[in-house]
Amino acid sequence: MTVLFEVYREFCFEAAHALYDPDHPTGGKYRNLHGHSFRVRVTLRGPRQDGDEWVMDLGKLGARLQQLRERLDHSFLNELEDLGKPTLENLCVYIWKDLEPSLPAIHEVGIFRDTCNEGCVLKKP
Ligand SMILES: Nc1nc2c(c(=O)[nH]1)N=C([C@H](O)[C@H](O)COP(=O)(O)OP(=O)(O)OP(=O)(O)O)CN2
Ligand SMILES: [Zn+2]
Repeated sequence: MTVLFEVYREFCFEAAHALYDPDHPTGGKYRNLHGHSFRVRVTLRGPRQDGDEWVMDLGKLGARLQQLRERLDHSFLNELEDLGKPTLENLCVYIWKDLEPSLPAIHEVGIFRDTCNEGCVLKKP
C-alpha cells in the first residue's frame, strides 16, 4: 500500500513593512513603518522515497529554507522584488514561487504572526 505523508519544517524571521491604503484619506491604519515577527511553515506531501524511507531529508529542506530566510530576515518587505504589497497572502505566494522549482512535493506554505494571533496558509487544491 502506498501511503502519503506530510512533513514540514519551520523558520522564523523579523521584518518591517508599511501597508498603504490608497482609498483611505490618510493611507490607513497600517501606513506607518512597523515590524513583525514571522513564523513560516513549509509542508511537503508524498510517499516515502525508495531506499531512504522518507519523503525528503528534512536537513536538506532546512538548508534550502535557510537561503530564503537570509533574504527575508531583517528586510524591508516593501523593497523585496516581486513581492508586491507585503501582505501575508503575498508572502505565501512569494515563498511558494521561490521554493516550488526545487521542491516539487511542496503542498502548503503557512506564515504566522504568533504575537498577533494571525496567519495565512496557501495550499495545493
Ligand atoms: N488579510 C490580511 N489582513 C491584514 C494583513 C495581512 O497581511 N493580511 N496585515 C495587516 C498589517 O500587517 C497589520 O500590521 C497587522 O497587525 P495587527 O496588530 O494584527 O493589526 P490589527 O489591526 O488586525 O490588530 P489590532 O488588534 O488592532 O492591533 C493587517 N491586516
Ligand atoms: Zn503589519
